[in-house]
Amino acid sequence: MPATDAGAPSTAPGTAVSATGTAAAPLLVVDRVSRRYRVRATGGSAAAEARHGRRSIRRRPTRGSTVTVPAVNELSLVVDHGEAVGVIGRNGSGKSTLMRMISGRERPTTGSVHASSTPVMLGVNAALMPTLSGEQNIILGGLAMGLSRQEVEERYDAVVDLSGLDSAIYRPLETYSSGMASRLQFAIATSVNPEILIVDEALNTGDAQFGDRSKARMDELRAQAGCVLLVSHSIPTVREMCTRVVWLDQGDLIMDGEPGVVTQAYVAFARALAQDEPETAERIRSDARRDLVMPTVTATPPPRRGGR
Ligand SMILES: Nc1ncnc2c1ncn2[C@@H]1O[C@H](COP(=O)(O)OP(=O)(O)OP(=O)(O)O)[C@@H](O)[C@H]1O
Repeated sequence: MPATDAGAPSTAPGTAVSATGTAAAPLLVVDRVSRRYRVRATGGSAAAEARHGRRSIRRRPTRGSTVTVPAVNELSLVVDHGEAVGVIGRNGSGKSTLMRMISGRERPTTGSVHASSTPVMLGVNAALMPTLSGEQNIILGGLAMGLSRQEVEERYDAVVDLSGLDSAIYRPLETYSSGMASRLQFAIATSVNPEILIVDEALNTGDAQFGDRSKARMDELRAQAGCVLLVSHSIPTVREMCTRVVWLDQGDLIMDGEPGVVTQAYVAFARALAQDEPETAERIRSDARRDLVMPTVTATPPPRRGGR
């Protein structure tokens, strides 16, 4: 797998990348990736709030004030063939930012992403055309993902079956419920058998019947030697579908391991926060983080041609 500096995932030939704890070449290596945003703010600072002991609404916004938001901090992750990795964490913990960097939609501020092939990201906002029918969106979506017209036609029935939309497939997308639209997106995105598939919340709006079908499709994708990253707030979905779970909080990787173990710790953490027990929550978080072993990524230069 090739190496690159910060930017879209590298998939071109070049330097090989290996990581601790992996047997074969991994499909995806995230190497000490960080993302910071510089954003305009209306002037309030945590320090000022602490000084005054309360929040206040400013009469006039402060001009030209900017703050840095650390969305993801020096995070490393290695994903192997056949893994379905659940990504969990409270709102604003950096899950979507990490997925955008893995898919190449966004550049890391520091660090690099290495992928064996271009990851396909399926999100609730993925581009479908609202005025076109489901049928037309399947054709356009397939062509946009690089399938030939013949391949689109060969896969058409399977996509419609997986979406479960029946005759609604002939109606404009803008008349679909959000659950129907996400089912169609999932069916289109998985029609290309991507080696690395990223699903960001899209499954949560489907009903129970679609949940079963999409789980079966995820299992198929994993069996085809690919891997899946699933971002979700639904702990049952993650437990059901994933072989491994990572927990992010405030941009940090907190835990990476068995779905049962990681989700149990996260649920205990979230419960402590909900019950206004910040010290308990912090203890759970720091205990989990102490046991975390981040992979070390090693770049091996390509063999020299014709060298002595
Ligand atoms: N384009 C952006 N500009 C500025 N800040 C951003 C941007 N995108 C994300 N952030 C900030 O980065 C942090 C992480 O956001 P992110 O969307 O990755 O979290 P998340 O874990 O996916 O949250 P959620 O569960 O609510 O979807 C948040 O503080 C967010 O405000």
